[in-house]
Amino acid sequence: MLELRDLAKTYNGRPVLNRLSHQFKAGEFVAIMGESGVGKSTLLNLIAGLDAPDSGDIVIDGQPMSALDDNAATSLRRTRMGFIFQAFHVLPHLTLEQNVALPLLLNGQSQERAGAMLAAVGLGGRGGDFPRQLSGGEMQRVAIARALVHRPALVLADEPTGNLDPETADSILALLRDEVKASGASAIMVTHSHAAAAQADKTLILTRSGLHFVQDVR
Ligand SMILES: Nc1ncnc2c1ncn2[C@@H]1O[C@H](COP(=O)(O)OP(=O)(O)OP(=O)(O)O)[C@@H](O)[C@H]1O
Repeated sequence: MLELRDLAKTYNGRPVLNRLSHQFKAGEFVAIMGESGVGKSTLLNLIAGLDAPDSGDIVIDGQPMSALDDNAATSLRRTRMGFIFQAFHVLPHLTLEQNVALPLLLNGQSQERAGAMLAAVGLGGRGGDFPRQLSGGEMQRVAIARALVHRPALVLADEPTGNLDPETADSILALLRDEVKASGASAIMVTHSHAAAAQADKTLILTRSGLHFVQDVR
């Protein structure tokens, strides 16, 4: 469902991703680990369309993104992907329900599912609250609800529990895993946390030479 073909990205003359190729399987929850600065967030940003590769392609459902114009690529990502990124944090001036409904609104879909999604992440009845009334863990639950509300085929998460205490992080990750599995989506999660990676079906390590499968990184 997602394929990276010879993906290359250089910043200021310094290669970060060097002809990276990989095929992700549908329905799989993959963790990506690797040392700091190796390009994990860069890779996720390229898949999310927040940045463009220098060369190579990202193929989604057989469709090379390079063959699409900006509008078509944005539309495909908006309908097919869900994001749990700091860059798309919960918006402070919208209620929780409005935050969760945002992908539905952008896709012109009925916003009905937003309330059910909030309930699914344990925040039923709090749809009228504003983000400032939430704890960090609750905020991440809203982000998970928003990432999944429009039933995306692919969920991208960048350190989804980076700033949470270990117990809250565990429960958030279990929730993410359950929701991803219940919806049949694929997920790619970048993390430094072995405990977080343990919630994934498998872990890939990003190195200068590419993405490598490891049996057990714990
Ligand atoms: N917008 C940018 N402009 C210039 N350099 C960048 C930019 N984004 C990333 N880089 C550089 O690319 C390299 C990879 O960064 P990236 O954030 O992808 O690494 P990472 O593996 O996610 O690291 P970490 O685990 O520390 O978050 C780093 O050397 C970083 O300084």
